[in-house]
Amino acid sequence: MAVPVSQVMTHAPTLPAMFDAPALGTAHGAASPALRRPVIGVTTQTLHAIEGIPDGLPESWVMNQRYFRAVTMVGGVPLMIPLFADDLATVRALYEHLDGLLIPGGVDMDPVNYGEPMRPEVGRLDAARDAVELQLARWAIADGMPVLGLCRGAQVINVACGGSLYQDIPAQLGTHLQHDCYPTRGFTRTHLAHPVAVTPGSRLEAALERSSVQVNSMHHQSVKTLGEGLAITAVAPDGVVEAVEGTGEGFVVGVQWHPEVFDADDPSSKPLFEAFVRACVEYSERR
Ligand SMILES: N[C@@H](CCC(=O)NCCCC(=O)O)C(=O)O
Repeated sequence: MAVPVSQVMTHAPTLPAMFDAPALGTAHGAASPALRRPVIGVTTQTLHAIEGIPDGLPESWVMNQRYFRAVTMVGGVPLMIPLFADDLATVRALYEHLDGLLIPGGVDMDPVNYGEPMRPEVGRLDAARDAVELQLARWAIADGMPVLGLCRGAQVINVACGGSLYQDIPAQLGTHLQHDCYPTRGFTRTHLAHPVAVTPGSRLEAALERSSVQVNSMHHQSVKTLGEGLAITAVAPDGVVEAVEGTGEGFVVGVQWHPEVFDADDPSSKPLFEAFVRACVEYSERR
């Protein structure tokens, strides 16, 4: 369910050209049909899944503002998805209003979701988020609704398609390339950790218009076995999977880096969100 631009323009003064306000009707002709901005579901995280949250705070669902701002930067309308893992009928009712799904970064997935016992290196978990994101990803992929996964989101796409994860890159892969460049380890979120090689002919290459890009990196897990219907479309110099995408018609793209933290002029950022929102517009017009 897209939102008429005419109802929201006062709150979104710098929309991209594709969402320009429709011309007003004149004495000589009728008004152009209103262009519509796609509604993009953005999943959330259980507040207390985050380290250091005081017990006294109420149970809450939260998400980093950057993800919502990235969506509005390219003309989308973000809709926060509450984690009603115990009420998937309500999640489904929300899903019916969406033109696209953005799955952000966050805590580790419980390995039970890909049928493995948990290693000691696995960090904090969020069972409600796992359940809701996996369900939403499966619905969206089945329906051809565009999905963009960022970091954990890319991992969710892979697991939703039946794939598995390395639970800890340092312990299981022994690479010397650092992927866990978190702010808690003294890195800025925009720290460019390493290059990635993008697969020629992939959706990702078409979006970024380049075959190599420098990326930031804030993760310790990565794709192990690839999910069904997915292809690997970017790798780090040490072979760690940096992006996956659907091999079918629908836009299903997951990247292991964090484009949302960059300003619009970064080559790994805005073009990806633009390609996603274009796919969401097309999807909303088709259904
Ligand atoms: N836990 C997974 C996914 C990592 C991830 O999504 N990191 C982003 C954290 C949120 C943030 O600080 O912005 C892994 O470690 O691989």
